[in-house]
Amino acid sequence: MRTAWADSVSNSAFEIAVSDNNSLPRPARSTYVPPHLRNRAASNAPNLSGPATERASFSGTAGGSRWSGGGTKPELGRPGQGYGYAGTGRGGSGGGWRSGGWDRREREVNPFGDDDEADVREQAFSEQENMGINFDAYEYIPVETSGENVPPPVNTFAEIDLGELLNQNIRRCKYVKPTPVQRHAIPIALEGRDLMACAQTGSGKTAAFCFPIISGIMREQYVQRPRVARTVYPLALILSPTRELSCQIHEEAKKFSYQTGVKVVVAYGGAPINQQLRELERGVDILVATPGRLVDLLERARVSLQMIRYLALDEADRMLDMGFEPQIRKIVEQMDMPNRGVRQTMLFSATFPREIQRLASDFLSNYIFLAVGRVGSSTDLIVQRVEFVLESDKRSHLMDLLHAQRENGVHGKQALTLVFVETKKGADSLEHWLCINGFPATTIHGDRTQQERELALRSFKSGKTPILVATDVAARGLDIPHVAHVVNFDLPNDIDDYVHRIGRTGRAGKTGLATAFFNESDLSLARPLAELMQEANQEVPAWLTRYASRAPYGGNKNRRSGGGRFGGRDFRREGSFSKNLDYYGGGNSSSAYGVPGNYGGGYAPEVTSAWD
Ligand SMILES: Nc1ncnc2c1ncn2[C@@H]1O[C@H](COP(=O)(O)OP(=O)(O)OP(=O)(O)O)[C@@H](O)[C@H]1O
Repeated sequence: MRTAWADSVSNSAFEIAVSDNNSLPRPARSTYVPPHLRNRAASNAPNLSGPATERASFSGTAGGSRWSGGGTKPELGRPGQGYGYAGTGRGGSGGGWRSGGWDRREREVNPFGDDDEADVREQAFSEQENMGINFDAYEYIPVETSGENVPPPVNTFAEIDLGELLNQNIRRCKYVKPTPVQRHAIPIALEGRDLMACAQTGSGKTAAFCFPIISGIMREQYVQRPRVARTVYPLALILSPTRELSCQIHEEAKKFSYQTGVKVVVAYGGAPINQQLRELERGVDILVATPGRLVDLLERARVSLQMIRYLALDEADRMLDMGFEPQIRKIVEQMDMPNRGVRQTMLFSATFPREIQRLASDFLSNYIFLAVGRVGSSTDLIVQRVEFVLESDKRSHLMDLLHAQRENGVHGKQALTLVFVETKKGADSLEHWLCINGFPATTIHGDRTQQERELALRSFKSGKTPILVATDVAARGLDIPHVAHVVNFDLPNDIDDYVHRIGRTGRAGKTGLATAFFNESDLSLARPLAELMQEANQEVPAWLTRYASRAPYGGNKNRRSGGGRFGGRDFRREGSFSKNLDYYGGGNSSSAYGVPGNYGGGYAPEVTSAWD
């Protein structure tokens, strides 16, 4: 059953709940003022009073309501286990919100460009547009959860007590109702549980981890942080593998936290560190960072992780693969970050090979595994085509595609094309060739300066250069509107990389097209590619099926243990068929994967693919 955000809770009910929040008696507090708020007029900071140390107020009774407060286990200090305020959790009557009293709010640039706040406050949920997002596309998405005491999903944002200021920003973003991953992940995260979440590209994972973090920090109300000269103590850390993705998460998180008093700062390599240090010194609640720059800041003792309550790894499988794992271990295990079980850890990706799941479990405590959609698979919203193209014909073939696209105008004026190649040199040379042949193109790869990378991305996004030739640096996470076509000029070695690459189109319910050039150098990808396409209900060319039947199973360097498709199940449950499944429109206790008797490409749940 589809329920709009607006449908389940009437405006008036919601407003009453909000005003109840405001009238809740607040605990008496002393007069601690956080360092970044000192020297400000007292009248500007009505809610600054807080206990000398709020750590104690975090200590709810273990296992109790997250609003229960008054607990007696100060060592827990975990979000989700009581914040020292009375309230009822979901339903909008919880108290303890940071009410936006920080005068920092007044200096914030409005990222939405809607300056009439009253309008946003009064906007009825039902009056919002959904920006053309096709929510029907998500209606029957299969969902698998495992772990102890999994909190139930919600259908609407109104059912979740995120706080009115955050709700206002959600309205401003024109998010009418939560996407499937948000429906499940947000309640889990708000309960303070650790989470390993897999959901398809473009399905709203960023908000799924940002909302609970921002909401949690809003509740925490001026936690006292150590005062050490020039060292800052963020409460949340969000790590991502690329500079551009960190910037994007920062932009998103700034929108979500606008006027909440929660300060988000980004730190990434290739950009001047001094500027980032200055920004950090102005105060930071949520630090979004790439691992290399963070290690630098930690070694300079400019950032301490001692107060981290929330750790989120976006593109978590990439963060834990062989390239990044040592740095992540250093950050999480060898610096001053609170241990797992004390901090809350959330891992998100569209792909999660089981070998990486196993590694990731080192960072998690009693976690919930959530898989929304066929994990590691692509969304059906992307039409996938594979064409057999000899190496020597690739350029002319690309040219044909681009000409046809231009002539047909199929994707409209603003359509952008993202072309993936394997090497940096290959990217430069293809870009040059496209430009001299009348196709405005730019390129992004690791040999370009950060300034050049950012310029290229801006120029692509604006449509000035509607073709971007990229290496895998642009494969993950980037949310660029109007990418109508992704071309895998060179296929990657790893099927998961293919999934992320094509996921740059067909986002947030919109459709997209992905074309891959395949030849005999891609044989190891034949089976996983054919299987993936079949799972996503795509037409698999007969020649690819023939290659697939001859080829050994390859295409994923991380799937060392072989076996199940795409690491798409909780590795803790391997060999077990007992599942806790549901699907949209079907209630909470379905026994099948969305379409009864079907697992994606037509396999009954207990029947494994011929290629397993
Ligand atoms: N509830 C919602 N309603 C409408 N749009 C949404 C909602 N949640 C997220 N979006 C939009 O969907 C798009 C994709 O979201 P996001 O970038 O978080 O996807 P993702 O799952 O992280 O993708 P990837 O796996 O590629 O990183 C964004 O433009 C975002 O603003």
